[in-house]
Amino acid sequence: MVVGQGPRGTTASASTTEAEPGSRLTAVSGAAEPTALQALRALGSGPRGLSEQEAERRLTRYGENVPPSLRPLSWPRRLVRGLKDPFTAVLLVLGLVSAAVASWGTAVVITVLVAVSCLLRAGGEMRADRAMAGLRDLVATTATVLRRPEDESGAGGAAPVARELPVDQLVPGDVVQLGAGDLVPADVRVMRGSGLRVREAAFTGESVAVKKYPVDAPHSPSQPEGAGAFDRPYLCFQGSSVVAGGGTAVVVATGSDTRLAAAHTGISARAAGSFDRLVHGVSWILVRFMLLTPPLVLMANAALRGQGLETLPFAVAVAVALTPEMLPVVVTTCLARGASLLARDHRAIVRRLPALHDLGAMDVLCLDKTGTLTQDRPLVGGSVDGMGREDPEVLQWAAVNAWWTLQLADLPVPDPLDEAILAAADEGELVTCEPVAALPFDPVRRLATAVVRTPGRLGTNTLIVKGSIEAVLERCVLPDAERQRLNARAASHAADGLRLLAVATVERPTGQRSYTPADERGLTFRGFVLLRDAVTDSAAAALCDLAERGVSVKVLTGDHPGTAARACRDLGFEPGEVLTAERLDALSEADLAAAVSRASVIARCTPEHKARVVSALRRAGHTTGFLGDGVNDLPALRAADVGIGPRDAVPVAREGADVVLAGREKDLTAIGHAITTGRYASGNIAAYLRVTLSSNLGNVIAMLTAGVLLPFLPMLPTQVLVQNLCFDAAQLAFAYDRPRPTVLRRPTTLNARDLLTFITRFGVLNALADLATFGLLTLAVYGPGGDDEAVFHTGWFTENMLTQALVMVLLHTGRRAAEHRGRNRALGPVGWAAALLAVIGVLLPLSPFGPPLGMTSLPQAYYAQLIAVLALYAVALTALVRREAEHV
Ligand SMILES: Nc1ncnc2c1ncn2[C@@H]1O[C@H](COP(=O)(O)OP(=O)(O)OP(=O)(O)O)[C@@H](O)[C@H]1O
Repeated sequence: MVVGQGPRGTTASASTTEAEPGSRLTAVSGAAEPTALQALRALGSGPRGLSEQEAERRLTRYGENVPPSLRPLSWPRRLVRGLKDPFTAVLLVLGLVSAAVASWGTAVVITVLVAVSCLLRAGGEMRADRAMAGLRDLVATTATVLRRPEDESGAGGAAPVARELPVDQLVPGDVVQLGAGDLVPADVRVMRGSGLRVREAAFTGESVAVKKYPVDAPHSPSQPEGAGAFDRPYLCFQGSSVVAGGGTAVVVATGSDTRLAAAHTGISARAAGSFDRLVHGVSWILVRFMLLTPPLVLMANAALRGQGLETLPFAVAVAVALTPEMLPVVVTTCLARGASLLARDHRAIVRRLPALHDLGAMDVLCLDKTGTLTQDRPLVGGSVDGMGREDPEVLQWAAVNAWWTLQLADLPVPDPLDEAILAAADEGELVTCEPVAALPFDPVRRLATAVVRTPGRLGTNTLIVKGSIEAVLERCVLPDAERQRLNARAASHAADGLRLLAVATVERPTGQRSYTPADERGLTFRGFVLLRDAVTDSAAAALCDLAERGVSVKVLTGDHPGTAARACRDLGFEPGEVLTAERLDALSEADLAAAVSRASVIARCTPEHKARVVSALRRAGHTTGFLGDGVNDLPALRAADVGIGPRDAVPVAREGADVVLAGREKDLTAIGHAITTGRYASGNIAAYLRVTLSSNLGNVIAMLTAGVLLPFLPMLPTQVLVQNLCFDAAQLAFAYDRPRPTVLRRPTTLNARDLLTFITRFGVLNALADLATFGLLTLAVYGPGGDDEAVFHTGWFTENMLTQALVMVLLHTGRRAAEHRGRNRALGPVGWAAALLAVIGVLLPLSPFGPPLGMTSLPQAYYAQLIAVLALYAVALTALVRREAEHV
């Protein structure tokens, strides 16, 4: 029996009761596709799902339902991945070049450097991944699955029970229920559905949700022969999200057999965030420098001294000296440490490490209103007709709509507006209506419709439509003037802070078999339901806190502009002129960016509008966050540099978020803590980059200049590399340091261009100190007629280590001290690492390791002169630091 064709287009036949995974989706072309029942049988399952025992057996056989991209990497694979890092790749090339010219010392030191940085990086990443996996488990996503408990005979014949199961425990043949806000947990075939609409943007790039429904016998007219897997309305794929409606479906493929695994993209693929851009920018600047340095050194030596390839080891060592080998380790450690502190102290879970940096850099945070600024526990305040008179019948119509749209859904999703309406209505009367069909709420239509038999009349059905004012009024048969009057009345209620739903009805003859949104027309307006929604306790404090931290807030809501403006005012947040999303549609990309940068509140947003606004803000140069909890927030969460979701967000919003606020109560002040932690991490990363790059650049300039002026190499290649290794190791302290207070007050933006200006300025100063020492050594110690190169090399090695220690202290701890104006003199991890570096710089030449490295002891007088040079350098550096701090 042909079972079908997998998403990757493989056909397979199954003669057993259960086919192989990956072969379960129906054929795209050719042989007849199985009917729904045949597909269930081929999977060895049934409408009542699998027994617990059978599910366990399948879990052992097929493994957990985790896409390969999320599985932990083994040690060897991690090490290999470390080698792909651009710095490591350049180092390896330099190592190979050294080996090729038989410069074994340089080649060995470079190999050690690469091995140490790969090991440290793999170890750091592994620790970070373990911590992240633990954190992710705290907010794991579940699916509603039908399983049959075993009966006494152990046959699993008992009635099925619907229960929540972690998504990774699903197996082929499981029967799952889908509801709005769910993530499709595996590749599934829909068996039953009502108004089911799924967004497959992760695969197709198409942001508009597509309809999904069961097809008993494929190749029906609605399902053209030869269509691709995504055109099959009865197939839903892991990683898609349910935006409306619900259904029951059978799992046809899990784990590595899913389309998500085959596509290697999906839910984790997203546009590069601010962090990725920074790392990419910095890496490529450095890689270019590194590749350019050896040929330059070779050419200079050839031109000035007629030397050839014998200067290659030195040229290679100079390029290596420029490399921040520890960059990946320091960055990963800073972020992982921040993420675990945030989880421990403030119960905010970072699900994607770079997002922590982006939180620190975020300067605009977009929020939805409902459920974030307001409590989303509305209370009905009354219902009125078009003339503003109290009319309980309007509420009753709305309640019948709410009741049957919920009852007819496979997996009813609690909707706060519907719950409020049902709580206020007379329940006894609801069930007396006989249901026919329902079109569940979706945030694009902004409508929900229930069809019931018209009470007391045979032969007609009544469509009860409730939804946003604009969406309902435009479907009502009304003169324009009346429509305007009703809109104005609604606006005045909204300005009082009320949320409004409009209700309308229409009668249709029975006999129509199915209903679609096209039937929501020619309506008779019935009235408004008025609801009150209190603001969240912590929202006012959180908004104030965000403003103090230099983060501007924008509210993007699907609600009425009047209601949104009033909620903002109640929170002490001046909304200014409220834009409606409709107005954005007419704007060009440039005008859109300007308009959304100015506006503080944008109302009547569809999910796509929210994403468009976020993308426009990013294009305008803002690092943009989005905080939302609903199914209408998913595209924006994914479009933002950093998506934030509260713990009680619908599963798709939680899965789409990079940071989940997992505290028990909806506490928005947790965002402030998350931002602080992000700024800590990104502040430390920025300090590390500044210190290490300006110091490396200074050394390289000095070495190149000295190399040209001296008749011998200013430092031996191995000495350059040892010094580099010590300095790099000391840099790890940045992952554990406290950044300066100004870092916490403003978004920590660091772009590659600013960084380049900074490192050039400080690098040149560093080079000047090095060259002063060079003069000192030449004139005083080595002497004009001197011939002991070892003294020169040692003197310069010690000076370099001491200036690097000074740079660490003054560019980092020193900046903090400058801001503290003398307070808080504690050394901190960076201070201690710098002290250790200085001690090594002085003692290494005197130790037993000195002679093998070509070093010797220095004359006493040199130390006194060196102190003078260092003191001058410290004064100049402090002045430059002060000047820079004043400009920040
Ligand atoms: N269950 C429902 N039935 C009918 N209409 C609804 C229902 N829920 C919401 N609406 C209408 O649709 C509008 C948009 O809803 P949506 O869920 O997109 O955003 P919201 O909850 O108002 O705001 P936010 O975007 O801030 O979360 C609501 O303002 C309301 O008028």
